[in-house]
Amino acid sequence: MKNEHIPVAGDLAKQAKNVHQVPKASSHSKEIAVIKVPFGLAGARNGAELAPDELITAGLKREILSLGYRLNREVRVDCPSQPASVPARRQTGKHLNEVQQVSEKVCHEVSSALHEGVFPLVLGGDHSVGIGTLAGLTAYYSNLGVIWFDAHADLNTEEHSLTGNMHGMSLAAGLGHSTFNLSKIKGAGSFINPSKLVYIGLRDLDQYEKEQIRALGIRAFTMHDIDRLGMKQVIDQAINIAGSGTEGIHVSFDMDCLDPREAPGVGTPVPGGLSYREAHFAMECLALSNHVVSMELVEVNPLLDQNRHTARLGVGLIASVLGKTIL
Ligand SMILES: NC(=[NH2+])NCCC[C@H](N)C(=O)O
Ligand SMILES: [Mn+2]
Ligand SMILES: [Mn+2]
Repeated sequence: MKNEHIPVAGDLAKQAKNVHQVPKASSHSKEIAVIKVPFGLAGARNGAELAPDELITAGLKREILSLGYRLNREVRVDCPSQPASVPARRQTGKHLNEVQQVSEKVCHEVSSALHEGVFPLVLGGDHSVGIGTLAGLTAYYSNLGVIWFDAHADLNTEEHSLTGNMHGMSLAAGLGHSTFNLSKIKGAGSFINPSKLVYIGLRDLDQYEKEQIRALGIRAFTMHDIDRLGMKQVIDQAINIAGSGTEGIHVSFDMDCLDPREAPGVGTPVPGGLSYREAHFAMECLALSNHVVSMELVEVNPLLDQNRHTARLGVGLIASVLGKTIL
């Protein structure tokens, strides 16, 4: 069974602190591959390409090591910073060729890490980086759960997008609903299952995306649901949906799920988002679930940040997923 070799976030930290026995504990040491993807051409504005270095400067490696993980490797995916040509028509997705190139490299890095029993931690970049991450994950897992933290649904297709920005199309690619999708990426596996996908934090959807969420029956916890149910109910249900009957949960974390007062350094801020504690609590519950098999953190924009606040918050949230506790 693949599962026996899957590194699960939180395990090592918990073992070290002897908190409780871990159900899926593997005999392998807990190793992390930090996969930096400095790509920002598919976002709404420049700057996301600076985020991987900013997260490192904000203390990411120190946090990882102090939780008792080993940094197996730190890879920097070579990304185009200037478009090779004038952006294509909106209808084809701007910088499609660049997104495809980057996706193939990210796919390779993520699936190599998984095959070696190493936990992939992907640092974007804008959220189009998530296409390559999903490609690499599906190369290894055939039955994956996904929790997508985001103000946005990222379900647009080349035809339906109002902006042509491909960071708003990552999940359409992952589900196979856009022309550019996982099947176009060398090494990718099959599409993700919409019934094992859960959104948390939605509050800015295009009309087409609303229709898609309903048509596909995707479980979406909007900000309204978080207000009504509280984060505990929401994250418990999300873990249940994405985690039961799957080989594990991939956490895709778009920093704009947070309220812009907490995370000002993002390219597409939307008021009314998650609070600091709601986000941390969700990450802590994910760590306790022992189901998380990979994580990506995207859309930090250092050019728009204030005193590295958003980057530091991102590092803290990664630490929480990896098992950092208050006490
Ligand atoms: N990953 C993101 N921040 N996506 C924002 C997408 C915004 C808008 N729905 C669009 O398609 O352009
Ligand atoms: Mn997003
Ligand atoms: Mn977003």
